[in-house]
Amino acid sequence: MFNLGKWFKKENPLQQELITWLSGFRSEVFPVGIAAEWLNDVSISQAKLKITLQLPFAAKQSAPEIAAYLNGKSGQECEVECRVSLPKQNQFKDIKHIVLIASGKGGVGKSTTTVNLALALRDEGAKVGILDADIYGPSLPSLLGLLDARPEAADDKTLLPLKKHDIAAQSIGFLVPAEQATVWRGPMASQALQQLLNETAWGELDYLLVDMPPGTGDIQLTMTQKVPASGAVIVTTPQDLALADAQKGIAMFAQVNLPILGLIENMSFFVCNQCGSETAVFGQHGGKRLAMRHGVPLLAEIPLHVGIREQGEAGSDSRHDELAPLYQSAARQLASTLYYQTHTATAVEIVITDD
Ligand SMILES: Nc1ncnc2c1ncn2[C@@H]1O[C@H](COP(=O)(O)OP(=O)(O)OP(=O)(O)O)[C@@H](O)[C@H]1O
Repeated sequence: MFNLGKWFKKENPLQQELITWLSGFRSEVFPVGIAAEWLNDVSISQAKLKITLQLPFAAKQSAPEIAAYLNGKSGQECEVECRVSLPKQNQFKDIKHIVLIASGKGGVGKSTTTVNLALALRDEGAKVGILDADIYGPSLPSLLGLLDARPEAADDKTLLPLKKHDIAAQSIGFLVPAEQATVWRGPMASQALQQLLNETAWGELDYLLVDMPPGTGDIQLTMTQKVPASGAVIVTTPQDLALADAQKGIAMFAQVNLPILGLIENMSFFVCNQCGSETAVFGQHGGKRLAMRHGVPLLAEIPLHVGIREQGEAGSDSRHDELAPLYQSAARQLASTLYYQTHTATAVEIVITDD
């Protein structure tokens, strides 16, 4: 039978061992382990050791992986619950991180990826918003099933964001007819972005994803400079043309010293729903090579999948079983990178000896 009482005797070193095991856990999301201060609670329920962790970034769904690791280490049955609470740090108003989602080339699935990343961050325990800054082709209203919705005024200066699937959303598409925005020139477009950001009562958000207009020209550069972002994610397809444009995107963000948090390769391959075979319609591993060349993480390789188009058309938040884990893993990596980018306190102990 389990002898769980031993965990809670003060003099028993097992409690300390739990902390040691957690600090030794390694994954892409926890590159330097799980810190002792994130251990929130330890209790026993139905002969199981229950551990609650309070994580400083959105990675709630890491719980089963951590539980399996602790099972192996302890030989006891362990259950892990992860809660998420980002440290106080306001990048802009009550928003903790603003992340630009960009693509060099149009039509690569940037808006679809933005919405799926937002849903995944929500499922990882974060408060999330999306700002659709794709002034020339706002697709957020349709991707969230909010085509006829209009934001309400919070007061005479600010608008309330719309809410769908527990995500706060603002888009030029809610405010201006599409044909009107498409004729805007650069300064008007970047001013519209600033206004949407400043004059929306976002409330408290952990992550605000900004769906940028495609391209790497002056408009995108000016927009990038006007938004207090923590970093950018670049979406590409494996086609040479898209990759060449994605490379221009990397260069553009480097020019303004904005960290690239990762690359997402969309439409990486097509899976036949009859025989299950994979076809690399647009070429193979281009995203991986580009990511390696620039030393940025490849957050995901998302297949060309009919479920993605159907989900987008329905404005739904239910993702196909095959696809959800890909977006979840990308979201956890993104959240982790943002955390370690601002908390780089990997203590290095220097010991001076007489030898
Ligand atoms: N992985 C995928 N599998 C199947 N269809 C996809 C996938 N990704 C995107 N799509 C579809 O491709 C079309 C274009 O996607 P989306 O609007 O997200 O691209 P975009 O890069 O934001 O475009 P734009 O440059 O015009 O802003 C949509 O119909 C979308 O449903």
